[in-house]
Amino acid sequence: MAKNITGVLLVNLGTPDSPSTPHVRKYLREFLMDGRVIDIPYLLRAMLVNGIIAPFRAPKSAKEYAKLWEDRGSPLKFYGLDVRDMLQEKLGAGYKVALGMRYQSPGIESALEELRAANVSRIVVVPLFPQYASATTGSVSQKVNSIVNQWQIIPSIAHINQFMDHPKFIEAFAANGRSMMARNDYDHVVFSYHGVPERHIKKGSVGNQCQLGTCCNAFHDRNRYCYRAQCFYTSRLLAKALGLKEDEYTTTFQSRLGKDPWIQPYTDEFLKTLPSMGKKRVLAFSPAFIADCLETTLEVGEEFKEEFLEAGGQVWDLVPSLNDSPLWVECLEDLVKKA
Ligand SMILES: C=CC1=C(C)c2cc3[nH]c(cc4nc(cc5[nH]c(cc1n2)c(C)c5CCC(=O)O)C(CCC(=O)O)=C4C)c(C)c3C=C
Ligand SMILES: [Fe+2]
Ligand SMILES: [Fe+2]
Repeated sequence: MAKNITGVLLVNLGTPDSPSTPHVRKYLREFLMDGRVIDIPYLLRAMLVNGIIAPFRAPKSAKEYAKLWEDRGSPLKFYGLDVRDMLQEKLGAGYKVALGMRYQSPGIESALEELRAANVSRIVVVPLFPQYASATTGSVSQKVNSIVNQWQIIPSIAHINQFMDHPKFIEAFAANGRSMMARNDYDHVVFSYHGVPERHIKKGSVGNQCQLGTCCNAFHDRNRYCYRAQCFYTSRLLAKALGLKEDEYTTTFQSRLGKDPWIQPYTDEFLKTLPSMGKKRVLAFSPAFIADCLETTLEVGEEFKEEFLEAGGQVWDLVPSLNDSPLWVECLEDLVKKA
């Protein structure tokens, strides 16, 4: 009897091959030349990225990556490989799981080749971003389609494009938060998500309904792919799982790049207002990331902590990301089996 194997393609953003300046520059170039990330005309983007951002940012970012680097390399990559193996073990022989990075290595192309070599009958693509953004999930889907479109046989493909409300995703983060809360008293929780330029949200707004204000507090069929609304929704679910009241937590956005307005409130500005409101002990979550990376460990865990303490705060702790949490792997198993 013919054996049907389902291919599973896990895709994360990507990371430099090493924390050296040339590798970081190469990574930044590939990443920021993606028209879904910096959405301006090609020539302008090439001038901005190759002439300004990559040369000036690479040495600075390389120093940050060096602090993040472990014996096994970049956490985003080694946890990706661990989770790939754990998921393969759980799913068993009817599935072939591969990991690809949108930028740098291992690439999406080689991961798809692994699946093709295993003669998979269908592919489930799982971009490892809980909330949908054109710059991340959208870019992964576009890249996968562009590669597979060259194949003689195009298998059926299911794209998972968000899991920001999956009960096991929420519970895995809540469990990490609860173990911090059991050891320490906090007077406020900050859910800090990676930001995107406001323009990106406006471009994807159905019927131009998103005003980037309180409209994103409700979640419904017309804004189901609004990244900002999805982030607020994840926060509400996490707050419920943690038993937080509305005034005990805030959703904010970090990592802005350039001069254009990005979605607000900005984490770095908001955190400075907390001590004067009597909130000096903060627990921070980074629920837009499923593994520790530069944006969590260093930006939220170290830079924001320093700024918070300077502004009069006393405690700023970061909840570890999902990394190789068994509950997170169960979430992936469920997503794949239902796809
Ligand atoms: C969570 C999803 C992410 C969105 C949305 C996103 C958008 C986005 N990012 C940049 C610019 C940079 N991001 C950088 C790092 C980075 N970004 C994400 C995720 C999202 N980005 C991750 C997981 C990482 C960390 C990778 C790692 O190796 O640890 C960087 C590089 C780091 C630096 O130099 O500071 C840049 C630059 C833009 C412009 C953007 C726009 C939509
Ligand atoms: Fe980013
Ligand atoms: Fe919105």
